[in-house]
Amino acid sequence: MITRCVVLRFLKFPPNRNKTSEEIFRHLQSIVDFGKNVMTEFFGENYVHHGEVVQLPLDFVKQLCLKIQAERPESRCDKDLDTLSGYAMCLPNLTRLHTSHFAEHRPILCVEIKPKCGFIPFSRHVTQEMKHKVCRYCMHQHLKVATGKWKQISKYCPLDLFSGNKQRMHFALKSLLQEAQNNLKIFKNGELIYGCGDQRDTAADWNELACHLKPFFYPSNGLVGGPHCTGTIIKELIHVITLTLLSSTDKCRAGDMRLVPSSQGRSCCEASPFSKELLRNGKSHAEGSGLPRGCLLYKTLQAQMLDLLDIEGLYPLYRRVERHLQEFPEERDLLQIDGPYNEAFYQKLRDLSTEDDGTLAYALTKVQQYRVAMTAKDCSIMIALSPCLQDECSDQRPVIPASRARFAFSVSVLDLDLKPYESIPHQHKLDGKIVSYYLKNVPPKKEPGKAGLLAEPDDCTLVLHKV
Ligand SMILES: O=P(O)(O)O[C@@H]1[C@@H](OP(=O)(O)O)[C@H](OP(=O)(O)O)[C@H](O)[C@H](OP(=O)(O)O)[C@H]1OP(=O)(O)O
Ligand SMILES: Nc1ncnc2c1ncn2[C@@H]1O[C@H](COP(=O)(O)OP(=O)(O)OP(=O)(O)O)[C@@H](O)[C@H]1O
Repeated sequence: MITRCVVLRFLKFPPNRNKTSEEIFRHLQSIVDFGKNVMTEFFGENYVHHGEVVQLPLDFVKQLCLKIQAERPESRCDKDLDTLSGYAMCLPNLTRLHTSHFAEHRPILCVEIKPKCGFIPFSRHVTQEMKHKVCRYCMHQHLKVATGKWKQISKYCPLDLFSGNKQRMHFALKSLLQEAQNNLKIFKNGELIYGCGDQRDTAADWNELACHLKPFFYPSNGLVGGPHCTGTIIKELIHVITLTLLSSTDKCRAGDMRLVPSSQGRSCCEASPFSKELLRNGKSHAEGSGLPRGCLLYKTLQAQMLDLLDIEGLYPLYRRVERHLQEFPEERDLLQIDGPYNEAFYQKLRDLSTEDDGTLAYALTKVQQYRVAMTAKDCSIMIALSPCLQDECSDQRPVIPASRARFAFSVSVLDLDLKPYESIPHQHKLDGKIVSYYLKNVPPKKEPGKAGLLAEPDDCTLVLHKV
């Protein structure tokens, strides 16, 4: 008997939001269509798993929901799972290596990263200079800590991860391992072993994590325990994740549609501690940077950059569409606001002009591109790694080498549901909040080379003044 390891995804709604089974089915089908007809074009077939809608026996759904209810994080329980329609999305379990047929019984390590927005807005509509210097993630960290979502500011900066520069990527990944928040999870054989947003002691976590990882990276032992061993194993993990993130395993139509020249916008965020760290260690940016075109990070960044105008430039266009819909509500379907997400929908997304001719069509295209960009800014990347024996490694299968092991791997993208049209006013408000909180509460950084470097607390330079 062949058993398939799959993931079932149910819709969730605020309590008492009654939807008919037909509505649930159509909603799920539109998520599948969007993945299949739109996101696959941007990311490529190998990276996207759009899944399919399945109908399940209601008894099974009820029992399943009872079983998992206790496992659901409290913060997610403001919404109820739909248990009445019997419809769900069926997806491959991406914490398992799906490309391998012979390694089914091997242990599998899976790293999930939610990288967030990897570029600084280049739009001329941006009104706050700070938005051209500090990325949204780094600014948002301060608001999140102030509102109690997280306890401390992360050193992770998405621009480091998306830089394609191995040193910067290592720094970004190490920062994620130090402060995972909701940006990093690690699974072993499908079970979460690291990261889920709790606030445990990171040093203890790293030792525990290293114990889990040791058999993967040092299969024939040879490493004694202790903090040195932990550090070595974590370094190996970071090295392997970097290589998988830079690997190219797909081609896609939109890959040829280079959106924005990489020279546009800054490639470094002023809030990233990376440059500071490097200077402190006496190192410089020696290694080349830039992402290979076929890798998933590159494709993610290109889709994110469909946000050509920034929310500040986009919001007036949203208002234009909104005014039209208020006058002609019956045109919502015609304008494909909620789908169908078909070839025609995708083709319209390819128009990258930023010259506003005052038309509804222009506004609508920019709104839809923005929604796709927001989706790409909130998606996650899953990397599955499976140890691979010497004789199993063939030329057709990509393999990542570590010091004492080799890994077969797969890279996928998940959570590609199109962000709702209705969330745009919220985005606009949140953007204002993030920037104004940052401007009010974070003192401006001193420029390096001026007072900045000598003003470090551990600096002991004695400055003599003429008398
Ligand atoms: O706005 P952001 O950047 O805070 O992103 C939200 C995420 O917060 P994060 O910053 O990643 O901690 C947020 O993540 P959490 O649920 O807080 O883990 C959601 O992904 C949210 O999407 P949706 O509204 O549930 O579809 C995300 O909202 P969207 O902005 O993508 O709609
Ligand atoms: N196909 C999959 N294979 C393995 N794990 C998955 C898969 N899809 C989702 N997950 C896991 O479930 C988590 C939640 O998935 P996702 O964000 O898609 O759900 P959601 O319905 O949007 O819920 P939420 O609103 O809580 O984010 C992911 O972060 C990932 O850890």
